[in-house]
Amino acid sequence: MPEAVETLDGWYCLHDFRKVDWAKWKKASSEEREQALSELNHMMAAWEDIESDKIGSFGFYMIVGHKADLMFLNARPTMEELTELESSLNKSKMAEFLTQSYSYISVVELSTYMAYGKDPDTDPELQARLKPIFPKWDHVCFYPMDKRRLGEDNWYMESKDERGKLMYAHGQTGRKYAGKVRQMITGSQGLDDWEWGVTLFAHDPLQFKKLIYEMRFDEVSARFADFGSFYVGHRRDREELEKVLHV
Ligand code: VOV
Repeated sequence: MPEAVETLDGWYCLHDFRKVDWAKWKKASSEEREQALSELNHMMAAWEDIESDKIGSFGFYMIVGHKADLMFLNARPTMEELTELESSLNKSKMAEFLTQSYSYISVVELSTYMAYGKDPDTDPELQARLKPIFPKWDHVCFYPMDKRRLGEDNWYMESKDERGKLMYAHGQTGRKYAGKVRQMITGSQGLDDWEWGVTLFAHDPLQFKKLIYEMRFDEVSARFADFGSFYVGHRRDREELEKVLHV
């Protein structure tokens, strides 16, 4: 009988996508804009401090296309911390000019199809993967996905051994992109509308396309994967905040 694979779970993650109401932002007085920017800057500085203390991670991105303008990416040991920080952002001056066009809640996950043979509570490499400091690479790609349950193509009816083999092949494809694309897989069964979140970081956005296209041919993606909307964007430093929002 198929059985669930044990997962190692790390920090909770909030992908928070916002659209800017540019018309309203342009109409705001320069005092209002300064207040909004200064508050947001302080909030982001506090999130950076949390990352420096290694009790969370933070990334700020400009998103391309109609789905969002900005993404605030935060990871924390507890979900409550994410609820709190989202609430602080919603109560800030800047929120008067933002709408939340999408969000995703999930938890950093490593499956144990490949035995790690190490103690996840103490091994530094596993700890670094479960409590990731987001790479400071220039580009980001996020999308949610499910494993399919359709007739013969039902992931959840496959044996653990078979799923392990397919995941191994998946990992082999992924490994070819070492140094070009870094992945962060977050599990969201019971937390959000899809089963996993896929967050990719790259130096060159073309590598997102190359990796994802190549993976489409892996059996695990070809037979068993369904995908949600894709969000692509570019990392920006906090120091660039004013430039990002300059009108
Ligand atoms: C840089 C690329 C890359 C690499 C090296 C990589 C490797 C690996 C390994 C070794 C493992 C298994 C152990 C673990 O770590 O969990 C995984 C796990 C997983 N992956 Fe992956 N993946 C990549 C990249 C990568 C992509 C681009 C996608 C999206 C699929 C696509 O077609 O768009 C993906 C999905 C997943 C998922 C949903 C899981 C969990 C599945 C489950 O049922 O539990 N992944 N992945």
